[in-house]
Amino acid sequence: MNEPLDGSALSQYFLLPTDASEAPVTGIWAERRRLASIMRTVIEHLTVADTPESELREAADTLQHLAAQLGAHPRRRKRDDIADTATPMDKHALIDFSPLIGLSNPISPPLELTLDGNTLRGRLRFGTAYEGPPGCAHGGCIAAVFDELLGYAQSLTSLPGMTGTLTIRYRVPTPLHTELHCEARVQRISGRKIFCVGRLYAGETLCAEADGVFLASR
Ligand SMILES: CCCCCCCCCCCCCC(=O)SCCNC(=O)CCNC(=O)[C@H](O)C(C)(C)COP(=O)(O)OP(=O)(O)OC[C@H]1O[C@@H](n2cnc3c(N)ncnc32)[C@H](O)[C@@H]1OP(=O)(O)O
Repeated sequence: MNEPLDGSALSQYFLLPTDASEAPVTGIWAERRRLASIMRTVIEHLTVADTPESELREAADTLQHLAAQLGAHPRRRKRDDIADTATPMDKHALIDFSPLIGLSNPISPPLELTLDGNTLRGRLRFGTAYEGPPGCAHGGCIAAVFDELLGYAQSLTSLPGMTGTLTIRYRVPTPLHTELHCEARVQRISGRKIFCVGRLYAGETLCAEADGVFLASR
């Protein structure tokens, strides 16, 4: 028996990426996402391109200037009870700056989520910056994807919690530069414990599986 996922408990606080009614993002959030996307591309080029030293120096100088420029602005007012990234009026922030799904966070692959009944589905592609064994995704990055995927699934129950235990079984190496798909569901809830399972595939190939136990707050 799978537990229902509907997200109503969370949607009052966050604009869920699984919410099909999400309005087109414009203005400051659109620019944040664009900047993050360009930074992702910079990271990819840094890790693969055979760039001459002089161009690397020039790029570093440009980015140093940019970092100083962005850092000159005051920090956004933070909503203490929720998150570093969240603000009182902004439903985008926590999700949009997530390290795994955040479109405004350049370190996210990003993992793209959709809700399909009681199954949470994800799609992503690991670039070179996520390489572990040659040509393959780093196991820690795969674990991070599962933590987000299972964590997000259990957040859509009426009883969201934190990861207690996450167990990954790496079946075969997960390729880089390949469209990957993954899925997660909440198997059962027992008291404060939420048991979740997930799988990651490259095409038809099962690359890794995960079991997670999440603990709802007291
Ligand atoms: C707010 C919502 C935000 C939503 C964001 C949108 C989605 C974002 C998605 C992001 C997702 C990212 C997600 C993240 O990254 S979450 C970040 C990673 N996780 C953490 O940092 C958690 C750190 N650990 C703790 O806070 C505590 O140890 C917890 C809360 C886990 C338990 O401490 P607590 O004091 O509460 O526990 P208890 O002693 O009363 O024991 C109670 C029961 O539980 C059993 N037990 C205990 N520990 C574990 C364990 N580790 N595994 C399995 N079982 C465990 C224990 O045997 C007992 O069972 P029983 O004897 O009753 O049978």
